[in-house]
Amino acid sequence: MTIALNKAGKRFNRDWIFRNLSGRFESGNSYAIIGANGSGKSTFLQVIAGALHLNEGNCTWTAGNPVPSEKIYRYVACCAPYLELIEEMTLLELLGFHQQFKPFMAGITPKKIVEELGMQAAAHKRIQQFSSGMKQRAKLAQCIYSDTPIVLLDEPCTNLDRQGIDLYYTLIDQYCKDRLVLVGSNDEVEYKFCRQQLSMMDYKVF
Ligand SMILES: Nc1ncnc2c1ncn2[C@@H]1O[C@H](COP(=O)(O)OP(=O)(O)OP(=O)(O)O)[C@@H](O)[C@H]1O
Repeated sequence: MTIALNKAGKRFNRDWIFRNLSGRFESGNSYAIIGANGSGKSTFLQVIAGALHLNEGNCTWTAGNPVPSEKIYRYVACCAPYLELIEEMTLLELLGFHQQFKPFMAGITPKKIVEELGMQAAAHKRIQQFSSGMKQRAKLAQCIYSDTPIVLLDEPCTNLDRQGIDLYYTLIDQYCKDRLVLVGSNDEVEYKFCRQQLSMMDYKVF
């Protein structure tokens, strides 16, 4: 899987968030998208996910053959603060529901995920009764266990304690090696395993 941006620019109304951004992102690599609050990390990740359109330049996705922007969502799993969980469901129900439209990797079942997360005691609890750290673990699991070549992680360690951060590293290590991983963050803890960095500040128009 390759994502290539050529002189990409995105603005909201008259404000350019980034401009003249060119680069290639490839499977088997992890990239940190860094920058201050409001610098455009989430916006950039949403462009990569095909959820936002560019205002100039272009973004192309290739999985052997070119993938049209309206189909790229099938190739992408996201974990982001603005994505909500279905609060009325239990953890097992949520994971079972999720896999109906975004299947998990081979051999992965909701039960196995709950065990690997160490959340057996919460398996039948409704999400609305979860702590913020438990919700973040569920969000990460939904994303990382999905069978997609692209993994987009926006502030992935939000609300995680030390144990949760260790779990995050374990999941990255076990399940993300051959995938294309992008981490939007301004905290090194979240992206220390990324071999390459892209700073949104390099694509500002002053
Ligand atoms: N839908 C939108 N309409 C108008 N402006 C927007 C929209 N979404 C984001 N912005 C603006 O784009 C800029 C970049 O926001 P973005 O959320 O991408 O930054 P970020 O680097 O992810 O920030 P943070 O570190 O705080 O999460 C901000 O100025 C924000 O107000």
